[in-house]
Amino acid sequence: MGNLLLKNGEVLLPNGSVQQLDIVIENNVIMALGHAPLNWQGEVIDCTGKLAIPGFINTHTHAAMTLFRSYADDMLLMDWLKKKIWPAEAKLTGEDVYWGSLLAIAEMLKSGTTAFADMYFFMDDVARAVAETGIRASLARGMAGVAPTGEQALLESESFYTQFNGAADGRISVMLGPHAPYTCPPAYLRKVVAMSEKLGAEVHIHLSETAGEVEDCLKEHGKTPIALMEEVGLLQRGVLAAHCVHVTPDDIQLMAARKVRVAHNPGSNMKLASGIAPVEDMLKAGLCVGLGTDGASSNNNLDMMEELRLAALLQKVNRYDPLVIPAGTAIAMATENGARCLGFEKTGKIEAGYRADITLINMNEPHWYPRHDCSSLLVYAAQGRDVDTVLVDGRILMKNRQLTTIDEERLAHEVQKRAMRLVKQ
Ligand SMILES: CSC[C@H]1O[C@@H](n2cnc3c(O)ncnc32)[C@H](O)[C@@H]1O
Ligand SMILES: [Zn+2]
Repeated sequence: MGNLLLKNGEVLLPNGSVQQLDIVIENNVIMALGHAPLNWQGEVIDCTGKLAIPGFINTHTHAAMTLFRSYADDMLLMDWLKKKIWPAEAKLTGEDVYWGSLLAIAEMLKSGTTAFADMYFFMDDVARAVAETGIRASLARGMAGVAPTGEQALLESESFYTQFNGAADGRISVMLGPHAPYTCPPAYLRKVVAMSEKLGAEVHIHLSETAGEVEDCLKEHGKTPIALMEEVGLLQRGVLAAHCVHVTPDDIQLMAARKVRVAHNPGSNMKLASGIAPVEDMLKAGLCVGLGTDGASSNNNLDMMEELRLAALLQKVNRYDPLVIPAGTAIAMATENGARCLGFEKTGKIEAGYRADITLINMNEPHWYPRHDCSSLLVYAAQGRDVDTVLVDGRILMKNRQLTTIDEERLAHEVQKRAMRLVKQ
């Protein structure tokens, strides 16, 4: 990878301050912040009027569900899954998932996301989309513990892990993806734990998303979903838990003790009317909480800029307290916490020695003036469309809003055709 100089930009630093600095990138990595070397040999991007931030990290999505955007709205989670989504997903092919994932990646790059965590089917095809486009991802083959496909899913997860963990020059990592406690009974989850021990793989799972899930779990197992995961040995395996909306104070203590990382998805939780996660309590307990969009059929976009704002606003109105989740906390959740959630080392910050996963934001639109506080502007005023240029591992994946690795015209044609076939009765 060539050398690249990001010159004259405003840079959002890990301590939340913004300074005008040049960013020197060599071999995928941020080598230095400061003034450009006078004898610089390499490409230069003039970043005047741009804010450089660490690329957003979307900690929970189902990328190919872009194919079901606007297909099933205004429903509760279980109705949405059972009546609309699962029947349509039964018709998916690997090529559908490839094109749906490509659409998701295009949308994520265009709104400043440089890495995402995915749980879905046909994961070889998701990995192909990730490898081709240059984005970074943590991928999990979704598993439901019903016979006979549950056993098949376990086998596929193992071979997917063996083949793809560390693939695409290290941009792909792999987790195991049991869907949820209500689709994976304890005996099945114990098999997932055993596989996780054998492979050294961590686990990505939906937990405590709705009040109904927790009620059913208490009735069936006498325990909350979090306590049940502890009993089957899952929490000890390194867990990325999506949602955690209906967690008790005891659940939070247990999650903190087991260092569970949480993917908070405010947009999806609001749209499916699932509830409001106790984010402040989880952060206070020392949990690592990142931000996610969930799939594009329950959000209905993959714009982390929107998720930042929702995360901050939802917690404030819930507690009648404007001090809850200030702008800096929301940004940290979408960047450095996200990197920790997915186990991506040396990403999530603009700092010497970190990977060059950087988003450049155009600050020349009216809503970026006056500039009292760039963090405030980013959370409370910015839009996904302000993203101008995106780098992953120092490679330019979008410049002046033109994607460099994706043909958007062909993409639009393919996804429209495939989405129509999938929902035809
Ligand atoms: C087994 S692959 C993933 C599986 O999860 C479904 N899904 C999408 N969004 C949610 C959500 O918010 N809660 C639970 N399950 C969800 C998706 O449709 C796939 O079937
Ligand atoms: Zn989900």
